[in-house]
Amino acid sequence: MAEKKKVCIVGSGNWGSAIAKIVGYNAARLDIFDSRVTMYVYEEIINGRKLTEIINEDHENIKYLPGHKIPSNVVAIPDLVESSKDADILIFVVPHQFIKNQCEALCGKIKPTAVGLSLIKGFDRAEGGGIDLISHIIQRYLNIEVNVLMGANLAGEVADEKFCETTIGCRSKEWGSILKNLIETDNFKVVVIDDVDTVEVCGALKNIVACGAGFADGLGYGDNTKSAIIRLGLMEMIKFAQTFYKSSQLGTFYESCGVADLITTCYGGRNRKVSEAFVKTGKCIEDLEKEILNGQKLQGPITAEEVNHMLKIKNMENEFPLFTAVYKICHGDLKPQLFIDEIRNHPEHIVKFSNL
Ligand SMILES: NC(=O)C1=CN([C@@H]2O[C@H](COP(=O)(O)OP(=O)(O)OC[C@H]3O[C@@H](n4cnc5c(N)ncnc54)[C@H](O)[C@@H]3O)[C@@H](O)[C@H]2O)C=CC1
Ligand SMILES: O=C(CO)COP(=O)(O)O
Repeated sequence: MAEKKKVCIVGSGNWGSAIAKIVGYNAARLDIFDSRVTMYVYEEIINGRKLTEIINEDHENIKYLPGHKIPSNVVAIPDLVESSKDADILIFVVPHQFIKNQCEALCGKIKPTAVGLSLIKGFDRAEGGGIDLISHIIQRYLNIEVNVLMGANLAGEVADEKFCETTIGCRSKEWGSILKNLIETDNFKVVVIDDVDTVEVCGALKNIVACGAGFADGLGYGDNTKSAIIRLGLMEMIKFAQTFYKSSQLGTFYESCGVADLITTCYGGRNRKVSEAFVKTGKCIEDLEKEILNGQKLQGPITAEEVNHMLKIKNMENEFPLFTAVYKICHGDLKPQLFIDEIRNHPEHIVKFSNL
């Protein structure tokens, strides 16, 4: 009999803890997985106790996902290498600003046959200039296959077991079905596709659009405006994918990682919420992140900066007015009150007759 696959979750924030609930449940009931799931926890002291102790004794991440039990077969470990060294499947789910440091620490310390699944939404700077997808960065540091999971998945709702869907972008059929088994439940349905990069591009870019939706909410615009932002944002996402990831398929945008995640984040996400408060209070984004999110991290403003870095290099800022306006507002170069003016004459607003 083949050896049972060991799973490690690298990360224990809001989404990391919600996915631990699912992975712990599936690992305990499915024969192909070792029932003991390790979870790397960035240690902190909460009410005088270590977070790892709280998770291992009370089976709850009281800081990042309060009110939800994490299965007792999920073991919290504060040492990154210790938690990951025996794993056959590494699930990466940390805010993207921390992934490079963690990859450096893991380099040469994991099983060479391990396979990764990245749930991380964002980009980072590429070494030779431009930007890179997080899964590519992990792949390069650790020299393992890295697949991705992105979808309309607000962590709290997933943890509440409210029905939703997700998309796994997978590089091989064999791993596609193993990862589907590991992740799927009756209330968390998985579609596996092979357009891996586009799945990840969708997950990263929608956070920029969500900031735009939040600015519009803060400025008092209504649902029609928000729909326009979602649509223009979607068109920029597609254009970005088709420009920089040539094999990108349009159909991927119809999966949960595409339109669905865009909608859910523009209505219910943290990026939207903090961006709305940014307009209403005039406080800076870093302060609001601390004030509103209690240690959780925003991805939208940093992603807007990374994407802008790429667009500037390519002299393409004008072709992506929504992404560019969100970046400028987050960066303090544009007043949020001018946001709608920046997208009023969008390149999408043209006569679109077919040739027939
Ligand atoms: N929360 C959500 O609803 C969803 C989040 N995601 C994505 O999942 C990824 C992870 O997000 P969350 O789990 O929500 O994290 P989070 O936003 O809850 O971030 C907090 C986590 O960061 C850790 N942390 C703080 N400082 C650190 C440091 N210096 N080094 C290492 N770790 C540190 C904390 O210990 C905690 O585990 C992000 O890319 C996010 O976009 C994807 C889908 C849903
Ligand atoms: O990615 C998410 C939902 O799919 C969460 O978005 P926020 O980070 O804006 O909360």
